Amino acid sequence: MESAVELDHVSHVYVNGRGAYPALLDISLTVRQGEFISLIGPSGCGKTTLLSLISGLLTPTAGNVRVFGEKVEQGGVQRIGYMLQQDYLFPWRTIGANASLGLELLGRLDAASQKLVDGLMEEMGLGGQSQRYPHQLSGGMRQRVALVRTLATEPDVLLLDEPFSALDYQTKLQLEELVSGTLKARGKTAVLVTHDITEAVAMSDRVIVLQPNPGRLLADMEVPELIRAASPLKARETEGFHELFHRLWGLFESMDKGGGRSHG
Ligand SMILES: Nc1ncnc2c1ncn2[C@@H]1O[C@H](COP(=O)(O)OP(=O)(O)OP(=O)(O)O)[C@@H](O)[C@H]1O
Repeated sequence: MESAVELDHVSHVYVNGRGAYPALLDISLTVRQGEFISLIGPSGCGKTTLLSLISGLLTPTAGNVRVFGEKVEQGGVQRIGYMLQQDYLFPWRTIGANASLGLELLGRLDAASQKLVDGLMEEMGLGGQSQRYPHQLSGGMRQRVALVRTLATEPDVLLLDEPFSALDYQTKLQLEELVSGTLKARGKTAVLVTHDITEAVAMSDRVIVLQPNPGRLLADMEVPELIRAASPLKARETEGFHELFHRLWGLFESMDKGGGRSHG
C-alpha cells in the first residue's frame, strides 16, 4: 500500500531568545494510505510538534517529511486537513457559512462543492440547521460543523489534535464513532494526538508512543485486527482491548519511573 506520510530521521529543535530546545529526535515513521494512527505520550513529548511538521507549519531541523511522496515545504500541503480541540468557528457566521469557509478561502466554493457541504451537513446530523449560529449549538454539534469544514476541502490526510478532549464523555464517544466511521468510509489517512489511551486503542490501526526529553519513539504497536474491525464503542468490549491498554499504560509507568516525564 502507498505510504501517505513518511518521516525520515526527523528532528526538531525550537530556538528562541532563551536558547535551543530539542523537541523531537530522530523520528522515522511511515503512515500507510488509509491507516489511522494515534500518537500518545506524556505532556511535552512532541506530539503537536510532530503534527506541525507533517502539515508544514514547521520545518524540521533535520530529516525529511513527505506526504504522498512530496516533500513538505513551509506553508503546508493542500492534501492535509486539521481538526483541533477548539472548533474555531466564527461566531458571526451561520454554521452553514462556517462549514463552507475552508472551500471559500481556497477559492473553490461553487455549486458542486456547496452540494458536497450540504451532503456532509446531513451526514453529520446537521441537516436543516445551516442558518443557526455557533452559540446556539452544543460543543459536540460545533465539532461536527468543524468536521464538515475540514472534510469539505477533501483532504487525503487528517491531523486530529485532541479533537474530543473538551467534550463530555457521552458526546466524546458519539463523536469518536462518527469520525471513525466517516474517515473509514472515505479511506482517509488520519493521525490522532490524544492523552486518552482508551481512545487511541479504540480508534486506531496503530498506536505510537513517544517519550519526552527529547521526544523519541518508544513503541509502535499494531492494534489487533478484531479491535480494528469494531467501531470505537464496540472496540472497548472486544477481546484483547484491555490487554493492549495495560501494555501501553505500563509504558507510561516505566517513563514515570525513569523520571522521563516532563510537563511542557
Ligand atoms: N515555540 C516553542 N518554543 C520552544 N519550545 C517549544 C515551543 N513549542 C513547544 N515547545 C516545547 O517542545 C516540547 C514539545 O511540545 P509539544 O507541544 O509538541 O508537546 P506535546 O506532546 O504536544 O504536549 P502536550 O501533550 O502537553 O500538548 C515541549 O517541551 C514544549 O515546551
